[in-house]
Amino acid sequence: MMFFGDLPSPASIFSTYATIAGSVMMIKPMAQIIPQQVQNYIVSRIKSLFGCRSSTLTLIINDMNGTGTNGMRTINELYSAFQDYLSSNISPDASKLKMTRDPKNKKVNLYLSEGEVVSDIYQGVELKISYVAGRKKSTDVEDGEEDEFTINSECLLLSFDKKHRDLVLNSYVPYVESKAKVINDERRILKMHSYSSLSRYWESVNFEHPSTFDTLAMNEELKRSVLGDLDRFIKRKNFYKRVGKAWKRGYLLYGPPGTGKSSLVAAIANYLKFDIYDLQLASVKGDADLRRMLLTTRNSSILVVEDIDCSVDLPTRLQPAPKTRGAPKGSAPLTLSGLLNCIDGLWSSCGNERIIIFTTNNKERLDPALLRPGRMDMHIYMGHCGFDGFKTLAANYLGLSHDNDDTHHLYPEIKHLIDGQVLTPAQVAEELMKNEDADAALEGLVRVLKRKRSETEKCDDESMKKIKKLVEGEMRV
Ligand SMILES: Nc1ncnc2c1ncn2[C@@H]1O[C@H](COP(=O)(O)OP(=O)(O)OP(=O)(O)O)[C@@H](O)[C@H]1O
Ligand SMILES: [Mg+2]
Repeated sequence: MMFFGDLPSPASIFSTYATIAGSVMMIKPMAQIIPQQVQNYIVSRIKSLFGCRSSTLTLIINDMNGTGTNGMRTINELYSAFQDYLSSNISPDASKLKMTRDPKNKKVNLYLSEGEVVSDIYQGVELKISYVAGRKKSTDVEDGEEDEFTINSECLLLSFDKKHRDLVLNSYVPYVESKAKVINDERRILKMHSYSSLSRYWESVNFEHPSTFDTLAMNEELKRSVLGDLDRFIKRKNFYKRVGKAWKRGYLLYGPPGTGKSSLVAAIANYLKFDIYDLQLASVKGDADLRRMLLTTRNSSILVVEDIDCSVDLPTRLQPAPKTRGAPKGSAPLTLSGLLNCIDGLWSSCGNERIIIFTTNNKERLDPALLRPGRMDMHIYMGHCGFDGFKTLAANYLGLSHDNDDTHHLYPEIKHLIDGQVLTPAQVAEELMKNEDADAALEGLVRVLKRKRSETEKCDDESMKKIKKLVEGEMRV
């Protein structure tokens, strides 16, 4: 929030003073045709002439924080809070509003737009909030390289009588934030953000993945422990503060393809109502780029790095860093230590309620620096489908009860066959989807399980024979 001691907009001041000077009819059209700089000049002259001191204080709430020489801009959460708060408070007389469709309850949401002013009364104090938008050019200097780009910026002007400054800052602003949180939680639409290196901004789409902990095929005990860990994390804001730890949590999900790692990420997002930031390491141009990306993510969000082992050839601390493709000349390429530093230090110290999730098919290929204790708080193995997982999938796809082990006469046989861990949840789901009739679908699954079993046993037999032959050969030698 910035302080702006004078009256809100030169155009309105111009009209005000012009009214004092005389002809309203003449001046209003003039305000529209006279260039801004001339308006500013005339206003300042008139003001000095009248020796007028405004009793109004205007606070500027920009949509982004800072635009330093390194182009680092972070989201101003206060701006979002005010916009959400105002969306439920817009005057029926408003003539220009921004409109979005809420895909959840199909309602339309209205937001303040250019030229609109909202009046609010808080503890008897009158406040006015207006919206201003603009574009400006900015230069990004990164490792000696200059890069020019355009910034779309928006801000809200909050005006009130100066004497209520303390009340507004200490009571009204927190009140708006808490109201916005309630409004937001009710109509929460999760977003999936992907970074565009062209606009240097996270572009977002609505996130509507149906996966939840109820639909996730997973060992029940493991599921409960993940849920418990998430609940503890959310509840323990004060605990983290007290022990001086950043309020963040890291999960490493590993296991073969099709075992539900991405589905678990979606289930966590849906459970916590957190946005997802999908970090594609291959498109990060260097440590500085990564820092910018992480600094522009919001609180209460999940940063996901999928397939960490193969998304980019991260050099370790000891190896020299190879040049990243597409990196600007002279820029430092992304390193593993850069990634870890960002996660451990900079990013975690300036955000709250952050979750980071790495996924991999090959845990053993990961750099030990990523695996050392304390780096990722929980390592979660997503494996082949067990009987618990099967029951969840059968409930989802065939509507069978999840509660008993003998819901269907084929369950005992499936329990025996599936415990050999031969199919992934994705393969089981595929079988169950082949037929709407539960009997036929389960019979199909039994056939596939038996076939897989005999293939595995045959494989084991052949391997044993080979080992035997080798051992016998060595003994002869
Ligand atoms: N544990 C699971 N519970 C429910 N459905 C699952 C599970 N695992 C896989 N599926 C089904 O299989 C599809 C693919 O699963 P998902 O993408 O989550 O696997 P993954 O482990 O992330 O695979 P990859 O390693 O290839 O990224 C999902 O859309 C879902 O339909
Ligand atoms: Mg995946």
